[in-house]
Amino acid sequence: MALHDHFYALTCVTLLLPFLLIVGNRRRSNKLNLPCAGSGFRTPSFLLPIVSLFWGRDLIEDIYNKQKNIDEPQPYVLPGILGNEVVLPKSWIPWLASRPESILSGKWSRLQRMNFETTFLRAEVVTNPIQETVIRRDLMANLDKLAPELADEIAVAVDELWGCNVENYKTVSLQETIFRIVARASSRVFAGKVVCRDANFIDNSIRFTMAVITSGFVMKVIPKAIEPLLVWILVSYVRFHYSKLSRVLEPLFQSTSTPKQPCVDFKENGSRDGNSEGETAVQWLAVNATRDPNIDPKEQTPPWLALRLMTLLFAAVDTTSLTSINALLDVFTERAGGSCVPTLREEARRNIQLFGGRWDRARLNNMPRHDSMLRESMRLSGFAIKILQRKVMASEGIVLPNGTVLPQGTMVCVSAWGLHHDEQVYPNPSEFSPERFMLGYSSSSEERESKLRNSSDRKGVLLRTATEADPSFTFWGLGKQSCPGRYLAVDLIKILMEYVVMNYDVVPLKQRPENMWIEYNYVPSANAKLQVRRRRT
Ligand code: HEM
Repeated sequence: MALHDHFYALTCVTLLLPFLLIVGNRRRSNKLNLPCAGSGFRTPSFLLPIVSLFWGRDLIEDIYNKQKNIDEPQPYVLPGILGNEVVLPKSWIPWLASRPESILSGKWSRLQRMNFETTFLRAEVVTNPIQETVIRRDLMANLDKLAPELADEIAVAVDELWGCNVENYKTVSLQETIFRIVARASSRVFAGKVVCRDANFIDNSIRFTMAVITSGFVMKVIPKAIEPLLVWILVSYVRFHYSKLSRVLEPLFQSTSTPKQPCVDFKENGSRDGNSEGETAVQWLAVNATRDPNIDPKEQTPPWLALRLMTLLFAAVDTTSLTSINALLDVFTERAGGSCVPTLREEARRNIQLFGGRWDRARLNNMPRHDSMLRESMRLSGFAIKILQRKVMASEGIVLPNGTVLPQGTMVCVSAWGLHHDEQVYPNPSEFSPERFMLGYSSSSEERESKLRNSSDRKGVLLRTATEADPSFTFWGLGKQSCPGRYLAVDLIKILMEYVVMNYDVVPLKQRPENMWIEYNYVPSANAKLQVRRRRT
């Protein structure tokens, strides 16, 4: 099934939704004594979740504007097809981000919204995500060693998918190619070179990701009466895709029969597939599973380790692909202020002079224009409209800063869309200003250029890197529960962008294809294409 087919499937489900929701009549009433978005919409409240599917932007903007325009901002209920959420005002972001997971949990909010316990085949993999230690500890410690691997894989994958013809332009679908390029680069660092060069594995990993997302979504909206049958069908579909992946992943982990011992054995320099490029998440996961003496022995077996590895790929591919597509569309659309491609190219050229083919932290830190451009694209075109989504875990509920009490189980969030498009926070918020996050953004371009030329520490000319999270930029969440994978994602996208500007001519788009609103998600059009031609060296 082509990648697009999943979107058609999703569209069909979407068209059926009004029927399913009404028939299902699930408990969606606003039991909280709080004002609700869309109160002025003249739509019966039980239909608001359906309204959110098509007019999500109006509903979330309605709340943000109301919160902005009153002295004592208050929470509002936002109706949605996956359930209602309480949207907190932007001034409460630091408070929200500093609540511990035991009180307000991002993980349980995700599980409730996406049904991962069912769709990820083994609930413990998501309810007890021990693999996240691997991201926070091993991935972070090895980021610099991974950069050359990312660069190598991106170069090979882009050449293959975009071609090397220097004569004629080729039209490439961003969805078809960028998902594959990102899946390959991510698989390279998670599972090694042999796995990432397996085209079937890459296709299946993308299908698996889509199947998990689509199934979780469908399960949320189906009426109780047909749930058992439909869940069985959907899980079988996910299992079908996963069975192909597990045949590749499980042999990477070699088990022994002795419990409580390291069950995984590797060749000196890599996993059993012959990967000699260095460590991957295969090794990290296996060692991680031997650290806790009380760990369940099944956690050291290939089926469990392989599924845990798959959750890493799952977290990485969809998010990083959508963000890369947005960045490419933002960069390669004609703008009144002129294109940022020449300046990105100039920065890349300087780095090639300085570092040659070497990719390390010094080089990645020396890309202020790429950082600023990417942060700006994430601000303007980021796909997550609601952010800092949390579930109230405390049995006594939680008292909000204005004294309102929310009972256990309530879902809360803030509006990333409102915040990132607020003219009081970002002047000219609907403009793509690739240098917005550079020092002296408001000063003249000559002044800025001279600062750039004279600065020995190029990071010093950047106000904020692409990975930095703060209360006015919540793309990665904020606080202890913020995204731990963002450092890898940003490295990957910067390397990809540099490779594209240095090696391809791209015909600028007269108009950027509009992103689509699907409830509270803002995703790049599945039909977005670019015309590319290999540059002569
Ligand atoms: C552009 C790409 C990415 C985006 C936009 C993104 C975004 C996010 C967001 C918004 C959160 C929730 C934060 C919160 O609620 O405060 C999150 C959590 C998470 N992300 Fe990412 N992410 C990306 C890439 C990655 C990658 C590459 C990995 C893995 C290597 C990863 C692993 C995770 C994990 C494990 C969590 C859960 C953290 C926790 O619950 O404590 N992400 N991500």
